[in-house]
Amino acid sequence: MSEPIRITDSTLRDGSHAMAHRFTEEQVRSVVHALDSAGVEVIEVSHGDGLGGSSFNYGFSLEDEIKLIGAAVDEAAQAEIAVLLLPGLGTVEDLRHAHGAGASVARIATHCTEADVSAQHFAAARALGMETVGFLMLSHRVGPDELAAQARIMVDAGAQCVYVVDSAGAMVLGDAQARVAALVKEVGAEAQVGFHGHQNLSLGVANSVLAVQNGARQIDGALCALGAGAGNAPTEIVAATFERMGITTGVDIQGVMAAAQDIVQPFLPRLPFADRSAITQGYAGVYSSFLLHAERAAERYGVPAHAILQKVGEAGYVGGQEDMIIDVALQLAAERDASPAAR
Ligand SMILES: CC[C@H](O)CC(=O)C(=O)O
Ligand SMILES: [Mn+2]
Repeated sequence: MSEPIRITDSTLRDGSHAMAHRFTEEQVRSVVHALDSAGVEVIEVSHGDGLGGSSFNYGFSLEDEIKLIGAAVDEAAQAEIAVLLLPGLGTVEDLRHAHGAGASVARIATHCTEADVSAQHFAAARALGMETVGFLMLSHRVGPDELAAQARIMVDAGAQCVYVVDSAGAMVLGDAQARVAALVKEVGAEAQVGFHGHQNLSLGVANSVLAVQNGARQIDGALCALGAGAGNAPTEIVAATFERMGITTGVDIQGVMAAAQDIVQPFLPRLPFADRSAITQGYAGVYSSFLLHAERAAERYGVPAHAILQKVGEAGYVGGQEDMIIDVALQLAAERDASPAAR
């Protein structure tokens, strides 16, 4: 039997992208109750883009997120409630409010080459007595050694775990393996390493298994895969797969399967699915959270969402550049209108 690993469920944070940030308090309470009863140790609750994400650029939340965090804390008998924070979007003040509402795990997320912007937030989280996790987003964009150097910056700043984050669901097996191994080598003596997978190329679960086999100790999932793009590695499948492999998670498989099917599935606007747009995100390395933005621009300007996402991937846009999706759609519409077939 190998060392136990910890599953963090992100249905109520990454899933917020897929829900267009429309979670209700009742949904939050029922999901937390089910996950907590099934023994999931950490449950992440925030706007999809983290604390302070509710805005014109990213999409407004239906409910105030501090209220939702408080409701989650209220429902959880044993689970810790985690929050995500992207420095620049969320502030130290937001973190204090979340901590005041009972959140105890701070997950600080930066682009994979910008770990240095997280130092102040790790210091604040540690001063509040929160557990700290670093999140290196779009980790496929840099090689293992460069990523490990960024993880080192986060650990030196106070991160107790650093995640390889496959935001685009672009990693194909060895990619995840090599990055996790490099982080374990660099920071493994002082911190844990985690992995956060997306299903755009349907490899989120396989990549999570490889991550654990290469030393990762924390793995993310979401019920019914509810997350950006084609969704996250499904918590219920990750937990069942790990149990079959003799990897202890402390999660009750029947409990998480019931949570997925009976609690989450009934309120889903659509099941996360690897359609042409989501596959393009994995193939072209595009942020999973760009999916709904691209679909809206596609509808508005009459161009295909997958074509927008392909161009966004070629341009290498990162989180925070959601407005460029409109530019790309306008460019495609102009090209279409200028083509001989349109005349
Ligand atoms: C925009 C934040 C993002 O959704 C964080 C995350 O889950 C990822 O990069 O995959
Ligand atoms: Mn994600």
